[in-house]
Amino acid sequence: MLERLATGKPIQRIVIKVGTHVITNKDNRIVGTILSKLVEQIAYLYEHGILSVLVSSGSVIAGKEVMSRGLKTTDKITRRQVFSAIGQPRMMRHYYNLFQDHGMRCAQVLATKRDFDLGRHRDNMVNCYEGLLAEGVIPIANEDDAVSLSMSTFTDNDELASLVAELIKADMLILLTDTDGLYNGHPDDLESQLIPHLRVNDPVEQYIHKTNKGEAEGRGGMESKLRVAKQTAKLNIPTFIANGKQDHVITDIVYGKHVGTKVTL
Ligand SMILES: Nc1ncnc2c1ncn2[C@@H]1O[C@H](COP(=O)(O)OP(=O)(O)O)[C@@H](O)[C@H]1O
Ligand SMILES: N[C@@H](CCC(=O)OP(=O)(O)O)C(=O)O
Repeated sequence: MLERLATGKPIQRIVIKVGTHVITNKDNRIVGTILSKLVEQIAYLYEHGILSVLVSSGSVIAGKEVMSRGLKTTDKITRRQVFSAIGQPRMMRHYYNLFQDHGMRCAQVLATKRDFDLGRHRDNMVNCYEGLLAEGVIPIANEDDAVSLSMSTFTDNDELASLVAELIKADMLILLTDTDGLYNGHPDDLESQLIPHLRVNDPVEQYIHKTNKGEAEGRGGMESKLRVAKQTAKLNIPTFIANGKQDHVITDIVYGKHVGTKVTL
């Protein structure tokens, strides 16, 4: 049965964020079958009256994959701009074809932090998302890395996903990563246990281990993921951190099965 909100209202809108590590293998290559499974679940939910917004990372790694001989420039900012500008249409080609296989349409919405400034910028974003959702089109969001000013980027796409969830008044935010959720120790440590549920004031930050990411492997980390999850939950939007490589993970969460770490008020 579909999970209902605390108010008893059925779930109608969700935001799903997919991290770089979810959609790549250990050789940093995009895995088509994973994208396909994610889209299949979004299509299933659509058939059952639930609209999704997908926030997908991956443009930088997708661009790097194409430019396998490397770039002439060593400047970090230029490299990110070039890789993402090349990789973003590749990501969209995957998604466009996959949604089309389900008879669905998707659209690209790239944003910079300024687009969420209160006032006409934010209103314009609301307009765009509401316009797409009203047409039954699945918005696929990402930071516009090619033109984002490096001093004012989102912390990462977890932050973008949270802002979108707030913007469209989502009933739920799902942050998909490459671990099953938040553990009370290092996720590779056999002693560590998954924390199934936490509340915004639970002091769990101590459990987070810093991870070193290579170029193009995404910007986030569990620290920012947890911060974003708590901030979003404070807005009364239940937020889940779960494993995007696990089969049926999105539909399991929406149907109230106990997967991942649920963060609530
Ligand atoms: N306590 C913890 N529980 C779960 N994962 C953790 C923890 N501490 C650090 N991590 C690390 O956080 C990583 C996921 O965050 P991140 O790299 O930002 O993913 P993404 O690219 O999906 O945004 C995992 O690969 C894991 O190694
Ligand atoms: N906007 C970048 C991803 C930035 C980011 O937050 O990455 P991740 O931590 O893997 O979600 C891209 O498309 O490659």
